[in-house]
Parts: sequence; C-alpha cells; structure tokens
Amino acid sequence: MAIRVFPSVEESNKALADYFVETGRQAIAARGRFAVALSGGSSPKKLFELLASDYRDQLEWERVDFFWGDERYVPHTDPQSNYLMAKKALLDPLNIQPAHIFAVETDLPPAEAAAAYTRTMQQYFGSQDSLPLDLDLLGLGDNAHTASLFPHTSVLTNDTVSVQALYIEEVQANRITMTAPLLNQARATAFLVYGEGKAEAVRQILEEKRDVQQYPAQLIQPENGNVTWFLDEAAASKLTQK
Ligand SMILES: O=C1O[C@H](COP(=O)(O)O)[C@@H](O)[C@H](O)[C@H]1O
Repeated sequence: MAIRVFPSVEESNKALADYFVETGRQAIAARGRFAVALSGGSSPKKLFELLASDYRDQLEWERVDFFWGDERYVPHTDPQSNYLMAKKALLDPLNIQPAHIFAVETDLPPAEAAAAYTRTMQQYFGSQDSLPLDLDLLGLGDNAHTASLFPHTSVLTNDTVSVQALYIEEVQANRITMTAPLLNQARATAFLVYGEGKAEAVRQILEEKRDVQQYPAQLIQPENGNVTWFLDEAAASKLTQK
C-alpha cells in the first residue's frame, strides 16, 4: 500500500490523473481494454473534469469501459446519481459510446438492479466469480464508508463476489454497491480523499485496530496489495505516520 500526500487538492488530482492514465495504458497494452469502476459522491468531479480536458489525448478512451463501485438508487436524471455526475464531467466530454458505459439500471427494483449488475459484470469478464477490474477508484465518507459499504450494515459480511442492494438507515436511502470481495479483486485500487472533514476517517482506516463494522473501508485489502491513497495535506493531517 502507498500513501501519497499532496500540498493541494489540485496536485493530488493531477497525480491521480497521471496514475489513472498510466494504469489504463498498461491494461490496454496487456489486455486490449481498461475496465475501471468509478467512485461516486462529489470528490471525483474535479478529477473527471481534468481527465476530460488535459488528459483527453493521453489515453485511448475508446478502449475504456466504465463501471461504478456504487450507485444511489435514483433515476439517472437525479442530481444525486453517481452516473449523472460522471456523464456530465467525464463521459460526455470524451464522447464515450454507450456500449462502454455500464451504469446500474436504477429503473429496476433495487434487488433486481443489483442482480442485473452482477450478471453484467459476469458477462463482461466471462466468469461467475472472477471479476477483476483494472482499477477501482474509491472515495471515503467521513463515517469511514467507501463505495456504499456503510458502518454496521449487512453487506459488510457478504462474502460473495457480487453487487448488492441495501437500504441504509444512516442516509435513509437504497444503495447499490459492489461487495468488498468484488472490490478486492481489482488489479489496482486508488482512494481519492481530501479535506479536513475526512481526516479522522483517514486516520481510523489506516491506523486504528481492524474493526470493519465501524470502519468499513478497512475491508479494502486486495491480495495484490496494490492500493494507493491520494490525500491532500488536510485529509492526512491526523495521521501519525506519513
Ligand atoms: O455516498 C458516497 O460517499 C462516498 C464519499 O462521497 P463524497 O461526496 O464525500 O466524495 C463516495 O465515495 C461513494 O461512492 C458515494 O456513493
């Protein structure tokens, strides 16, 4: 695991954009395509805009396939939709074709949407239980959740390589999320976290004794160990070892 701390969010985003493109080039060279799971929430918006502008000539974008590590159970036109944010900031500006966009079908009932997404991934990778994304892009909530793996929820003990639907009391909403075993199959994982408001969660994940019910992002431990944290100084401010 690597922890990279940058003086500003802009520098962190630039380093992650470099990492994204390099990881993509390697995947395309090795397998012809780059399968990436995008994170949701607001944190990746500037990164997506940067990729779609300064990096538009640096990757064969037509060879990139886009998934989502989690999705809010809302229509694709809803401002809360993780898909919608990525569409506006990244996919439309890069003219990504629909065949390469694997959005969660939130017009289905939640459990069906999750099952359909599992099947979509199984078909894509040609396997029931080996679904190795080339890159998982992840964020972190100030309550130490990542994707939609929220504290004290049933999905935390789900040991299947799948996508699950669950109602989350804390946000009083349905979410669709990849399970930790699925996320942990990724060839590379990158956390993008910034701001003082996330500093305590960063410390808990990286320095507290393992307690995945309380700190779900501790579940992200791919066997390959290929996890990189991209932090600004504010988010890293409570770490005792940097
Ligand atoms: O609910 C979610 O929260 C986290 C963090 O979101 P942010 O708005 O604080 O960046 C996000 O990583 C996750 O994908 C999302 O659905």
